[in-house]
Amino acid sequence: MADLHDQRILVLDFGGQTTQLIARRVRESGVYCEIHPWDISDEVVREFNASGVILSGGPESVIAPGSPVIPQAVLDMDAPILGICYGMQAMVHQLGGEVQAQASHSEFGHAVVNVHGGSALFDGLEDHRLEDKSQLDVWMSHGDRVETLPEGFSLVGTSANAPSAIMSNEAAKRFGIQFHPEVTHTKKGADILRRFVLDICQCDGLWTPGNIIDDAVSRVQEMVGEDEVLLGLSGGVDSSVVAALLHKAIGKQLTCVFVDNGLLRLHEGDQVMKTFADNMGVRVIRVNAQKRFLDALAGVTDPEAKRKVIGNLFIEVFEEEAAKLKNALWLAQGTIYPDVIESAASTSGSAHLIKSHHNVGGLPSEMRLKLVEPLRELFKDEVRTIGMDLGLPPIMVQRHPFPGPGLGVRILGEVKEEYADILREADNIFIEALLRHDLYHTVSQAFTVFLPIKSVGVTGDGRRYDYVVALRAVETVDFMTARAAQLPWDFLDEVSRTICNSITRISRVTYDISSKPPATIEWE
Ligand SMILES: Nc1ncnc2c1ncn2[C@@H]1O[C@H](COP(=O)(O)OP(=O)(O)OP(=O)(O)O)[C@@H](O)[C@H]1O
Ligand SMILES: O=c1[nH]c(=O)c2[nH+]cn([C@@H]3O[C@H](COP(=O)(O)O)[C@@H](O)[C@H]3O)c2[nH]1
Ligand SMILES: NC(=O)CC[C@H](N)C(=O)O
Ligand SMILES: [Mg+2]
Repeated sequence: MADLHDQRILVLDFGGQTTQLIARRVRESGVYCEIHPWDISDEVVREFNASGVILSGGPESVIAPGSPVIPQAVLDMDAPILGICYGMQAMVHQLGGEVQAQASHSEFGHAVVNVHGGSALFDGLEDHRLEDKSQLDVWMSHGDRVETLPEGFSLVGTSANAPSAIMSNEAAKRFGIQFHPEVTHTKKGADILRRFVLDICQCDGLWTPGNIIDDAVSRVQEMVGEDEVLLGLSGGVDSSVVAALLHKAIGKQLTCVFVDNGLLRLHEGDQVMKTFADNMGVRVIRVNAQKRFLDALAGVTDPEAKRKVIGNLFIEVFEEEAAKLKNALWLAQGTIYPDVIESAASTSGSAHLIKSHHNVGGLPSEMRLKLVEPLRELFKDEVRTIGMDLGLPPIMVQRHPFPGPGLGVRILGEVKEEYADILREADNIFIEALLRHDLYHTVSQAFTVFLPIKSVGVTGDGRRYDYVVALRAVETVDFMTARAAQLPWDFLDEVSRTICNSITRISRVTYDISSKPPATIEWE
C-alpha cells in the first residue's frame, strides 16, 4: 500500500469559524489533510508537499493593513488551490485583482449562485432541486466582495450580492468561491470539495477506516518494537479505541491502567472493568486512588488549580504503574486531532487559555515515558468509525465524552466525597431517563452539575433546606461552540421530580440554557 499520508491537502486557516469542517469534508472524501495557521513558514509549506491547498475563510478584511496573507511558497506552487471566502479574497488581492468593502452589500446566510459553466470544479454539479439547472444553493457569510478578477482568471458564477461569486483559472487549477462549501447548508458543498481533492488534485481517496487502522497498526509496531506500553484507559471513546488498536498491534505488550479517582460516574469503575473483560481480552489494571485524589483536592477551590492537581496525580499514578512493569517505556493516550488543534491555539499566544485540558499541554516536561498517540490525526467521528470497525460495542463508541477531571469540574469549588456521592445519584437519574426516552443520542453531551449552595423547598408540609443541581445538555458538532438542547418540558419535569423525590439532599433542580460562547460546556 502506498503511504497513506503521501497524498495530502494543506488547509490554511485564516481564522474561520468553519475551518475544521473543511478538513472533515476532505477526510470524508478519503483524502488526508492537515490544518495549519496562515502564517506558517515557506519551508513548512514546501516540506508539507501538498497535492492541493485550500484557503479558509476568516474574520478580517484583506484590504485592512496587516491582515493575514497567503504564504508566497503557496502561490509559487504548481499544486491546485481553492480559496474559500477570505481565502478567495486574499488570492484576488495578492494576484493583482481588486477587493472592496461593501458594507451595504453583505450576504449572510442562504444565497443562490448562477453558474455560467466552463469550470472543471462545477460542470455537472448543478443543483437539480432548483428549476434553473445552472444554479447552486449556497451559504454565504461576507461583507467584502471581489470587484476585479486577477489576470488569467475568468468569472464562473454570480450571486445577487457577489458579482464574482466563483472565479477560476482552469489552466493553473486555481479556484475562488465566495460561499462556504464546508457547511451542510450549501447543498452541493461536499460534492464541490470532493471534486476538488479527487479530480482536480488527483488524490486517490485512500484515507478509509480500513487503511487508517492498518497504517496505525504498522506505525505503532515499528515505533515501540519489543517494548511494553502503558495505556491510560478512562472507558471513554478515545482511550477505548486506542486500547482496541494497540491490542491489535502489539497484543500482550499492552497494559491498560484505569484510575478510579473518586470522580467517576455511578458504577463507572465496575462497568469499565466489565466491558473490557467481556469484549476485549486486554489486561486492565484498576488503581483505586479515590482517597489520594480527594485528599489532594481538599481545600482547593480554584478551577485551574483543581485541574492541575488532578492532571499531576494522573501522571504520578501512570509512572508508578509503569515502574512495576518490566519494560514499559511508552505511555499511550487517547489524544485526538481537535485536542491538538486546540492546544496549538492555546500555546501560540494569539488565543486565550480558557481551561487546561489535562492530557495535552499539561504533561510534565521531564516525563520518563515516551508518548504513543495513534489517534492524534483523527477527528472524533473518524475515531468512532474505526472503533466500530475494530469491533467495539456501540454503547462504548457512541458514548458522550467525559472530561478527564470528571466530577472534579462538575462540583463547583471544593470537591468533597459527600458532594460527589450526591452528584453521582442525580446524574445517573438524568442519564438513565435520557436513554429510556431515546433522547441520549439526540444530544452531544449531557450531565449534571453540583452547586454547593442551599435553597429552601417544601415536601409533605415540611421545610427542606438543601443543595441545588443543574442539568446540562448540549448540541454541538465540534465542542468548540454549542447550544443548549431544547429537551421536552415534560421530560425535564419528570427528571426534576425524580431527583428531588429520591435524593433528600437536593431541594431544587435547574436547567442550564447557556450556549458556548459565552458559557463553556462544563461549568469549570
Ligand atoms: N480515569 C482515567 N484513568 C486512566 N486514564 C484516564 C482517565 N481519564 C482520562 N484518562 C486519559 O486521559 C485521556 C484524555 O481523556 P479524554 O476524556 O479526553 O478522552 P477519553 O476519555 O478517552 O474519551 P472521551 O473524550 O470520549 O471521554 C484519555 O484518553 C486517557 O488516556
Ligand atoms: O478530557 C478532557 N479533559 C479536560 O480537562 C476537559 N475539560 C473539558 N473537557 C471536555 O471538552 C469539551 C469542551 O468543554 P468546555 O466547553 O467546557 O471547554 C466538553 O466535551 C468537555 O466535557 C475536557 N475533556
Ligand atoms: N467568511 C469570510 O471569510 C469573510 C471574509 C471577509 N471578512 C468578509 O467579510 O468578506
Ligand atoms: Mg473521557
